[in-house]
Amino acid sequence: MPMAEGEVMKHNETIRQKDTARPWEPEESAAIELVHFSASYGGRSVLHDVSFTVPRGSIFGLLGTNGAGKTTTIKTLLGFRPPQSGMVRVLGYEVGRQQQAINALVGSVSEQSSLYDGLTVAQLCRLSSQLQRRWNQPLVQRFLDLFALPAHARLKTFSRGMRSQVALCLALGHEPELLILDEPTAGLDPLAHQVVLSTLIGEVAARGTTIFFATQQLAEVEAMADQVAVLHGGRLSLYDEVDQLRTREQFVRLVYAQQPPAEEMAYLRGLPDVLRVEQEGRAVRLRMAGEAQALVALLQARPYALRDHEVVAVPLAEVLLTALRGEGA
Ligand SMILES: Nc1ncnc2c1ncn2[C@@H]1O[C@H](COP(=O)(O)OP(=O)(O)OP(=O)(O)O)[C@@H](O)[C@H]1O
Repeated sequence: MPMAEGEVMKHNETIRQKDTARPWEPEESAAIELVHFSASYGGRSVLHDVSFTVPRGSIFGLLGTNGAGKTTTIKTLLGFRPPQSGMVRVLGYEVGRQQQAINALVGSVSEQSSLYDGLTVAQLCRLSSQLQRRWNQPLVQRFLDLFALPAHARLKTFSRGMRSQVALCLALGHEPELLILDEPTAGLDPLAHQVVLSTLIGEVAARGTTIFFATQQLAEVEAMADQVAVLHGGRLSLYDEVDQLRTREQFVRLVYAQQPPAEEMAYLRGLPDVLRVEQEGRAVRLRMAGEAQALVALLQARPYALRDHEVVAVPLAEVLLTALRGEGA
């Protein structure tokens, strides 16, 4: 039975409330929250119990090897796939259930970005502006100019890298609170790569937009990310602040007066913060978590004379590689 006018208004109001009511006030909420999130395709589990939070205003990198589950995570955030279990919130809204509200606040460049080959950039801008509630054409033009993209050329004349730049410009047109990018620099030459990264950092993030990007590139995480999550085989193998990771682990090179006996090597391997021990004659190389000075003092008090020691931070790239291999904390 059709609803009366008053009922329709009440019904619409209920839908609107359901669609836009956020569990928190926006300023209090994280940009993205995954809590015990799992995903599968046709019964095959591909993401297992993944939890992380993307703070508002940050740049967050999701790093993983081929097939690790990055695109599946992004498809879930964009509402293309429901989570199999767990909870996924974007800007305080639940994905799937409140997707319209999310879509109005999120810009994205991913496999789902459909670009119309026969249209010029200018025509695409007009079309996109009609599909969005708000549109900042001067801003889009500014980004098009930064990438030196010709407004009146048809998309079919563009390279893959140029297309992804157009997609990025269009994703920024409605001034999203959150930008979700699946491998934003795939197919870009080194110069274009540099322009995209510096634009994302210096222009987009600087405006307060949260950026969540999936990548296979260690250098991209090093250059851009405030936080990183690493996926290995669908599980989280690392999740931390990038600055913490730069100092989190140390290589300690110990030089003993004489080759240390097996008993000393076993002692070193048994120390709680020691992750790896390699011996070569009188020299021993440790990889350890945390600060090294207390450990060195402990070893200096042992019966085996230490001639020398040297401490250097494990490079961030090495920490990330370890996590990519699934050996992270
Ligand atoms: N449509 C699909 N049907 C079945 N399995 C899929 C589908 N899409 C992805 N998968 C599987 O899910 C797992 C995760 O894939 P996903 O595309 O999320 O990984 P990814 O980290 O983005 O990889 P890449 O870096 O290679 O793009 C892989 O094992 C993949 O084979």
